[in-house]
This record gives sequence, structure tokens and C-alpha cells, in this order.
Amino acid sequence: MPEQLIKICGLTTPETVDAAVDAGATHIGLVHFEKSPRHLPLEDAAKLRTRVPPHVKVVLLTVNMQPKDTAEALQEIQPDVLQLHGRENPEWLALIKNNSKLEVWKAIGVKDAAALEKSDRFADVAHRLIYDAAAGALPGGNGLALDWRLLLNHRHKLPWGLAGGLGPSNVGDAIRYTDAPLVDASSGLESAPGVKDTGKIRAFCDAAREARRAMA
Ligand SMILES: O=C(O)c1ccccc1NCC(=O)[C@H](O)[C@H](O)COP(=O)(O)O
Repeated sequence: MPEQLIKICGLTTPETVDAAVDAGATHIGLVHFEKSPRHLPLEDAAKLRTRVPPHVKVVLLTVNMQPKDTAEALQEIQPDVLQLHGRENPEWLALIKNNSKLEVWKAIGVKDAAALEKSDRFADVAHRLIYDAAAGALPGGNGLALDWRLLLNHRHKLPWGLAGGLGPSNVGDAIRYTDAPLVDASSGLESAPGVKDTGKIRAFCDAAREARRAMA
């Protein structure tokens, strides 16, 4: 049975990082984007990063960040994965991929089938695509679901994950319906914008693993 990958995104405190690790998350996401309620200054992100054991991967999220600032963030935080969540183009991803050992993920806002097809242009330059709802008030973390039906007949050219509006009550359906190898949630695990609920983190991880187990 393949391991269900689970990313808990937008963690901002030691308690919630520990809760995600204890609940069995495989990835934790740290957002460095000032307009987000989940924004972490570099120094704070670097401190949280040190709490994460090696078997859990740290994903740094940035949005249209300049190369010099990106280099500084990578140096300070030392993530395992860089997730680009803005309008970054394939050339920009290629530059990062060819100049570092990092995994590079690209978030794709999926508003229709055309957006999904267009994501193929990242096939040679990303290690994984994260399919999310199209940008709302923020580029991500809006609690909006994409139309899962769009994923059903798509021929994935590289590893992928499903994000957007997931929480404990629908992640099982999402996995059963789309067979997503990775599920990613943020606002559905909060009691207020930017405030993660450790009970919801645990329930999300349990529900995701249970759905995968039942499909084996
Ligand atoms: O979470 C944010 O605030 C955020 C801000 C800017 C870019 C990306 C952001 N989050 C990206 C994520 O990976 C979220 O987990 C993903 O968009 C799903 O969010 P949600 O629908 O709230 O579960």
C-alpha cells in the first residue's frame, strides 16, 4: 500500500508543528508571504524548522519572490521543499531545480480543464504539482475547493497533490474520489484565520490515512 502523503500547511507555532508531527503528517508547510495570516518572518520560520524531525519534510511556501530574497530564505530556513504559489514560470523553476538539491513544487490554480492541461509545461522542471482552487483573496489558503471531477481523466505527468478546501470531514471523500497521493490542508484546520486547531490536525491525518487504508 503506498503511503498517503499528508501536508499540513500554514503552521505558525511550536505546539501546532509538534501536533502535526505527532499526528503523522509527512510534510509541514511554512508560509513566507506577508499578506497571509499565516506569514512567518524568516527568523521565526527557521526556529520552527528546527523542531521538525528528519522523517517529516519541511515545505517553504513563497509567492512571486525575487531570486535574491528566495536565496536568503532558503539559506535561513533550509527547507526540504520549495513550493512556489504565485505566477512563477517554468524558466524560474528550472533555475532553482538546476542550482539546488531542493525539491521544487508548483501550485496550480485549477479553475477549468485548460488550467490543468497547461500545468504540463512544468513537467520537466517541478518535482510535484499541487492542484489547488484558483486564487481568491490570497494565492492559497482560501478554503475553496477545486472541481475534483476535472482530475479524474487527467494523465498526470509527475507526482501531484490535492489542496483547496480540505478538512477532516471531506479528506476521505477526496482521496477515494481522486486517488490523490498527497493531500494538503490549511484553513480547514483552523479555529480562526492563521490559528490552527490541534484536534482538527489529528482528525485530518487520521481520516486521510484511514481512507487510503480502506482502498488498499
Ligand atoms: O495559506 C496561506 O495563507 C497561503 C498564502 C499564500 C500562498 C499560499 C498559501 N497557502 C498554500 C497552501 O499550501 C494551502 O495549504 C492550500 O492553498 C490549501 O489551502 P486551504 O484551502 O485553506 O486548505
